[in-house]
Amino acid sequence: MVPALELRGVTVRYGDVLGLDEASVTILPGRVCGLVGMNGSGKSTLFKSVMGLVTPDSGSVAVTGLTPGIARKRGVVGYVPQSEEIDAQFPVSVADVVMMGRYGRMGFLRRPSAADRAAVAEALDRVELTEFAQRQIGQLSGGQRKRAFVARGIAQGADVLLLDEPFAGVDKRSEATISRLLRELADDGRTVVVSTHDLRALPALCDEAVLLLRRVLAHGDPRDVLRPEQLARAFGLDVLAEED
Ligand SMILES: Nc1ncnc2c1ncn2[C@@H]1O[C@H](COP(=O)(O)OP(=O)(O)OP(=O)(O)O)[C@@H](O)[C@H]1O
Repeated sequence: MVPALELRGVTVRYGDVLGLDEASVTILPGRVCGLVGMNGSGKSTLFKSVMGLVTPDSGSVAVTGLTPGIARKRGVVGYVPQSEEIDAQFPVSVADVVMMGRYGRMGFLRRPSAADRAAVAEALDRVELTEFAQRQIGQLSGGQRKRAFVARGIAQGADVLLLDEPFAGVDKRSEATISRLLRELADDGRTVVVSTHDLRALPALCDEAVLLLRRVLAHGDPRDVLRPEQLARAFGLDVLAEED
């Protein structure tokens, strides 16, 4: 089986700052994987390297066996970022935002086909935003807006979906809707990688977890990965353990 994601010894430097340090991780299709680590541990850098938005100084990244750049161009990988302040200011409707997920499939003129419209309607339905389809994106709550961006990823039909903190600052309904959706997507054979600070929710949400501190400290069953001694290493509470 071709892995959905395969990072081998990925190191990313921003000048003198290390974003990722020989990070290696393989994730198979149909899994929900939680990405856990303190601020600055490299979660966003890992996502950006999978999207081809940063180029590793060394190591390799493959997305369903493709290079990140090709995977992104083909719409194989989708990214739901932490926040999209700019989009929130744009005078675009919720349906327009979700339609952006279809742009990669459209011709130069970006004229939506019946199939594009159907995909948008289905994605809106799945995130329970059908009634808000024509509302301006800036007039949604934070949780609803997040669901709109998740819908854009669904409409895109990406095999690998990366979600950066989808639960940060969202209401209970959005949290429940997004959690249910991630499971449905994995059941459809897609792969979901989700960064989150909500450690309590991880075992119910994820099939596996990756604990990151610029390198991969642990990867496996969420209950094993989130053992107190592992968390102490990842969150810098035990300096000695980090130096091994
Ligand atoms: N564009 C950049 N220029 C310089 N340093 C950067 C840049 N982006 C990230 N870094 C640094 O790389 C390291 C990893 O950052 P990254 O944003 O990947 O962490 P993160 O785990 O996503 O953090 P958070 O939980 O706060 O979002 C940090 O030390 C950060 O300061």
